[in-house]
Amino acid sequence: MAQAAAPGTSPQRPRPSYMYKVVLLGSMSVGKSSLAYRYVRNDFRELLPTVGCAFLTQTLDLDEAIVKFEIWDTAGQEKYQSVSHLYYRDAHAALLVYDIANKQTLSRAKLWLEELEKRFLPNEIVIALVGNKTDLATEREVTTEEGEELARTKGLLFMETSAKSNHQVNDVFMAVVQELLRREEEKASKPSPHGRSTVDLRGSGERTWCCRS
Ligand SMILES: Nc1nc2c(ncn2[C@@H]2O[C@H](COP(=O)(O)OP(=O)(O)OP(=O)(O)O)[C@@H](O)[C@H]2O)c(=O)[nH]1
Repeated sequence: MAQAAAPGTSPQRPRPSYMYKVVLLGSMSVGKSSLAYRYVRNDFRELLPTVGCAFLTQTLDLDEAIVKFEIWDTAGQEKYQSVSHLYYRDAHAALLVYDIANKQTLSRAKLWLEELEKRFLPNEIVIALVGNKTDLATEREVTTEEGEELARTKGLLFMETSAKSNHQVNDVFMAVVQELLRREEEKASKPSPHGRSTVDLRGSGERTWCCRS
């Protein structure tokens, strides 16, 4: 495990620092950019089209660790799919996003899941299934139970969100970080030569968008 423990700022005890790459995957217009934007900027914009890939960072100062998320927001357009592996390569976590008001997007999320299952070892990456746009309740095409069932059978985290109304957006990222930290603890108790994580943080909380049209 490549854990670089850096001193934290807590007066009580030093805390480890971790950097995690989190990638957002899913069909076009399911709200990947909106979730990232809501999480990092706590804002919502009607138009956030992604060209190729955009990324931003968020640093969390938690009791147990300092965590820097590198959030990679990929474009859902078909034309970018042949290069998508370049974006999720080396990811520690993936959010598989679908739109609860568009059933086809859940099918696409299942295909993403198959692809990740081929590219990563079991438990190498934390995967969260995210049903976005819960504010569109009257247009719902995917029940909560369908999402839950898929997540349960595949061992994924699951949450429904609305980037628009800020429903459970923070909670998704917190669930992911808690699972990543739980796995760090597990790895620490039985070291493996294949474990990955972590780079020394001590950096700024810079938030960068790139490649955005
Ligand atoms: N009602 C509602 N609309 C949303 C929500 N999240 C995103 N949208 C809208 O859905 C559209 C697409 O949002 P994006 O965040 O650009 O979706 P994306 O998945 O990043 O799309 P690509 O970059 O094309 O892959 C925009 O019009 C958003 O305003 C939500 O929670 N509720």
